[in-house]
Amino acid sequence: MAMTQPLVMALTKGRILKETLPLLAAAGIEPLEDVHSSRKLIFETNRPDLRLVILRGSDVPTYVRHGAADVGVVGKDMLLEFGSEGLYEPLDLGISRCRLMTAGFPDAPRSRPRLRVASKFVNLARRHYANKGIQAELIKLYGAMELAPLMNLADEIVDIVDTGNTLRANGMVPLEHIADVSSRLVVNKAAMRTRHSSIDALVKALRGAVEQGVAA
Ligand SMILES: Nc1ncnc2c1ncn2[C@@H]1O[C@H](COP(=O)(O)OP(=O)(O)OP(=O)(O)O)[C@@H](O)[C@H]1O
Ligand SMILES: O=P(O)(O)OC[C@H]1O[C@H](OP(=O)(O)OP(=O)(O)O)[C@H](O)[C@@H]1O
Repeated sequence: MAMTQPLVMALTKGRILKETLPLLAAAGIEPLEDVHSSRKLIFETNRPDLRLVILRGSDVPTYVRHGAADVGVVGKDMLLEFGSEGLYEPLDLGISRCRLMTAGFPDAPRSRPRLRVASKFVNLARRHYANKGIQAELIKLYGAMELAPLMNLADEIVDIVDTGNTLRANGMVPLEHIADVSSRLVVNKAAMRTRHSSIDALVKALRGAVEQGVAA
């Protein structure tokens, strides 16, 4: 009989990865090599039925949606920006908590007919301003959003806020709360049917790790 393919789990590199590994360990899953020091992108684990791939957060929903990965760990901000089509979101992992906010200079007048907003989250930002009935021109950036108002590229930004230190250091303040963010386990909808028992066991093991407060 042919061997079943291992489940593929797509992890978000960077700060989410650091907080995901202890949850995986508590769920009995350990990569066979050090994921931080290796240049590899695919990692075998102590479980022959589970393989890890390590991606940018913005690519995780794409891999899982297309079934190239069966499950993934990704920030809610990425799901709000790129959509959850084709994905189930069965578990809030409670890690990498932060907020999506609009931000700008305190007391800046909204004097232009169209507010200029810089963000890497242009889709969710456009929805936010449209819901408030504010005409906004979205300017796509890939990082250092805080620079845009300082250089008069934009009037406001939409960005992640945690401690508020980055905004403060650049003379800005958080303005409107858009959404609370934490990392989520996502599952390809077709895989949830075809590989139900393995995925269900994985979700339960990770839920146990979250409930134990491993990441706290
Ligand atoms: N300051 C923060 N505190 C807590 N969580 C955060 C913070 N900033 C980002 N996150 C979460 O971590 C995820 C990855 O953020 P990080 O800053 O590591 O990636 P990035 O380098 O900006 O991503 P990319 O390279 O894909 O643009 C975000 O999608 C968000 O869910
Ligand atoms: O409110 P704070 O605690 O200051 O956190 C917010 C900052 O964190 C993130 O940047 P990150 O530290 O990941 O830097 P990078 O996106 O430039 O890598 C985000 O893009 C904000 O700039």
